[in-house]
Amino acid sequence: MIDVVGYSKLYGDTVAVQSLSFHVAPGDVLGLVGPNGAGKTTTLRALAGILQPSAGAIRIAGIDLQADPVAAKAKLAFIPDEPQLFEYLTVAEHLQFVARLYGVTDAAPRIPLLLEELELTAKRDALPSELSRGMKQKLAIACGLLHEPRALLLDEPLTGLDPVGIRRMKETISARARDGSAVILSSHLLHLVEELCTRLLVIRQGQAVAFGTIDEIVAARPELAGHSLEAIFIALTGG
Ligand SMILES: Nc1ncnc2c1ncn2[C@@H]1O[C@H](COP(=O)(O)OP(=O)(O)OP(=O)(O)O)[C@@H](O)[C@H]1O
Repeated sequence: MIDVVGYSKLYGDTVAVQSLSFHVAPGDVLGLVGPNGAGKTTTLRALAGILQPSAGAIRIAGIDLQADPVAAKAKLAFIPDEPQLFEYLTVAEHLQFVARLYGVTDAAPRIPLLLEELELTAKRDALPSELSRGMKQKLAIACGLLHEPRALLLDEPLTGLDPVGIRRMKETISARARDGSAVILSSHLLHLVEELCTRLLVIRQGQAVAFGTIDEIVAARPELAGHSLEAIFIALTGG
């Protein structure tokens, strides 16, 4: 579903990501973890088609992102850590607008369901300036889910959410994976990663240092057996 082969990104002389290759299958939730500056956001932005790779190829649902960006982007949703909203559209208008952009034909019955799922029903006529930080995040996620993306890319999806919102967001992410989407989430919250993710990609200074299930990662580094994910993360990233 998401295929990355030899992806590299340079900013001038800075190597942000170097020769990254991985695959995320339908139903998988890949946790993208690494210290500050490791290259997580750079990788997600490349997968979303926002950044041109310096080298390598990315395919979303079998479509080459560079060869056919519009078709590939129609299959994905990228939810950045800072929600990007339209100042003069209400909550409901955001969803109606996104439905038109993506050609969602059954938006009318689905919009109220998404608003309910993301606890935004009472705010359907509110403008972004009238929403809290967490509500803006939920609206950005609702907009991303409306066209039922096959690849879901989330950068720190729980930022600003309250405990109930966190629980519901975890369920929202798991439900999309159960429905067959391939999910990548980047987060520093290792307990979230441990709970939600089927596999991990640990990167450090733009390079993969581990990839697989936690069991597979530990099998490759037997001295880490029995340690917490936090201890494993610190050992792998040289913290
Ligand atoms: N627009 C840019 N111009 C130049 N260098 C950049 C740019 N964006 C990111 N970088 C550099 O690329 C590297 C990777 O940054 P990136 O934002 O991908 O890291 P990250 O893993 O998402 O970090 P964090 O956990 O702090 O969000 C860093 O060295 C960063 O300084």
